[in-house]
Amino acid sequence: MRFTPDTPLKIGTRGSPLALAQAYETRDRLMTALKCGQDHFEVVVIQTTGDAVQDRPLGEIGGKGLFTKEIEEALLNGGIDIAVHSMKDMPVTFPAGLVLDCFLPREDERDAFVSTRYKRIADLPMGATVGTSSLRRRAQLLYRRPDLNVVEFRGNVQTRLRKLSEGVADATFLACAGLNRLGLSEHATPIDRDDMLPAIAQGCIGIEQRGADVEVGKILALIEDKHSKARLCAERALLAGLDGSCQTPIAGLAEIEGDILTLRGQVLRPDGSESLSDRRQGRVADGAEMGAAMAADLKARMSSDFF
Ligand SMILES: NCc1[nH]cc(CCC(=O)O)c1CC(=O)O
Repeated sequence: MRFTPDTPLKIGTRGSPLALAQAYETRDRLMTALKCGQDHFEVVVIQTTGDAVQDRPLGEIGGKGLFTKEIEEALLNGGIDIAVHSMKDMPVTFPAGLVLDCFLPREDERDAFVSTRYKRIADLPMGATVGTSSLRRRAQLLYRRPDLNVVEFRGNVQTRLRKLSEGVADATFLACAGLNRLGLSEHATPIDRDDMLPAIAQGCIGIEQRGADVEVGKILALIEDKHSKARLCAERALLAGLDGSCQTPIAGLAEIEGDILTLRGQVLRPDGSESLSDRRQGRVADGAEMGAAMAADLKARMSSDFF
């Protein structure tokens, strides 16, 4: 192996506490698989445009690529050997020369209701204020509860929890996965997927590499999770088929039992005035076709002014 304490495998990541936790989880899995020490790896923190701009809603500055551009550049120019991502934040297309097909065992994919005063959505009084920067969560909440006052809540997981404790909102919504990875699940109640369908790929860590780097490809194959891969394959085919952009509230979740994959999908108007859902089952191997077919059906049901 070309990776040694003198020439460690460089793991690129964003600098938020959650991103770092994901990078260290990846490093630890690689250490176990390769039976080598921590000194064979170096975690390289890369600041992205999305991290730098804190004062404007993300939708205004651009699409999902905001959190990945600088990291992918480092991968392409050899500054890092692999990049660790939250798959939820990844666009469906990515630069030529890069490959993203290694997925780790998935954390809890559900959303969590977080509040110091209430236990669940149904407990929120009329007109309560909820904070979220997610278009999907906003649309899903307003669809069920048009009375809620939804306010913009940006920043990393810790920042949002601080805003909540300062009383800026009565409740907020965060991914269970992030809270679990950070050990911050206090005051958090997981929400059933039937009440809030998660974002596509929520809870899943993906590892990107240079397609031409055969040695890294072999190393990553040691830690990949086949179940995660099959689920992501179906969910991301749905996303790709819907031309998902930051402006479109889309939810989707694939689950596997035995040889059967169940795929759920939902699209909403941003103001929550309309929601379209679909659910279908098929063979695990047909996940990508199911995702694409579901996207086509949902699109056909949406009126032209939907997005
Ligand atoms: N958009 C930010 C983001 N990207 C991934 C996660 C959580 C971890 C995950 O879904 O893997 C979060 C925070 C959140 O939604 O609570």
